[in-house]
Amino acid sequence: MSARILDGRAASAAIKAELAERVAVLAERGVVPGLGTVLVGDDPASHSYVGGKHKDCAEVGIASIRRNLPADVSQAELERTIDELNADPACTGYIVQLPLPGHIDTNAILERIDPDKDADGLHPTNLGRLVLNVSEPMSSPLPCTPNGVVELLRRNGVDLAGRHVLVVGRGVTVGRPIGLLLTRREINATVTLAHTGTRNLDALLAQADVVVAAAGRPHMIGAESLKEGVVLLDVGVSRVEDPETGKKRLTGDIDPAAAQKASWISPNPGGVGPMTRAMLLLNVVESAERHAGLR
Ligand SMILES: Nc1nc2c(c(=O)[nH]1)N[C@@H](CN(C=O)c1ccc(C(=O)N[C@@H](CCC(=O)O)C(=O)O)cc1)CN2
Repeated sequence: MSARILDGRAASAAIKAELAERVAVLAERGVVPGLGTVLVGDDPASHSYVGGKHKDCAEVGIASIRRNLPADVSQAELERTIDELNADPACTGYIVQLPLPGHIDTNAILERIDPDKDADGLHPTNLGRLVLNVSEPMSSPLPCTPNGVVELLRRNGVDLAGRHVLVVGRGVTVGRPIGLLLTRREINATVTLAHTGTRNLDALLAQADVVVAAAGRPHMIGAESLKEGVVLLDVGVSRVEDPETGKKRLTGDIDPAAAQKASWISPNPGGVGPMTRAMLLLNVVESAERHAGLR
């Protein structure tokens, strides 16, 4: 079987073009959406992700507000920054780039974000609305990577109704929330969440129709355990040294050889990552639309 590609770069380009039109409608009403980012420390990957988010903003007409803080910032100083963004009318949505340094209480920071400005959809109020299955469209932001996975499949006509999805990894941004989205009635998948405490992962992989790999363990999923025709979504990202060049390169959780068993596969890079960024822009635009009374 030769797998078809779930092309996240193409889908995100289409979404950005759609959002640029919605931003133009807002501009006619004098509303400019603004994305704030809070970045702590010098981690090159985090700097690169945040830079990408602001580049996207410029492409669709969203204003950028950056708050970069040193790695040894105190909890109190970081909380002051959160309070400033909550109060800033130019900032219609913002994110705190994760992970935060170990001395910071991450949950306390995420809980301090105004839920109406929570562009990541990770505030307990918004995760709670996902649990409660609040169903009016666009009433609150959805977590970006899970929503990106759903949107990537939807735009490629891959239906999950009645299919068994195995999610590998229980992180806060993907593994834990994605099941809440995939089990909504309009999607109707059956979801199993596997993690480091799961016994016999191979048996679960062997009967999964769809695998969402979000463990951050390079090439942990190979062709041998998978069912013929499986849909593969490679979310995990690791930076590993290339033995030939000695340079670091991005590596996903799925061994590229697994494509021989798959009906669809998302490349990594170029799959779910660009969709995460596109869904962030969507949350910022929808938040501005809600503030402008358009939703
Ligand atoms: N506050 C948040 N922090 C983090 C999140 C998040 O959703 N919110 N997710 C990840 C990092 N992340 C977004 O912040 C992210 C990761 C990767 C990509 C992406 O587009 N990747 C590209 C490759 C990029 C490269 O070459 O380095 C791809 O997959 O094609 C976007 C966003 C952890 N932190």
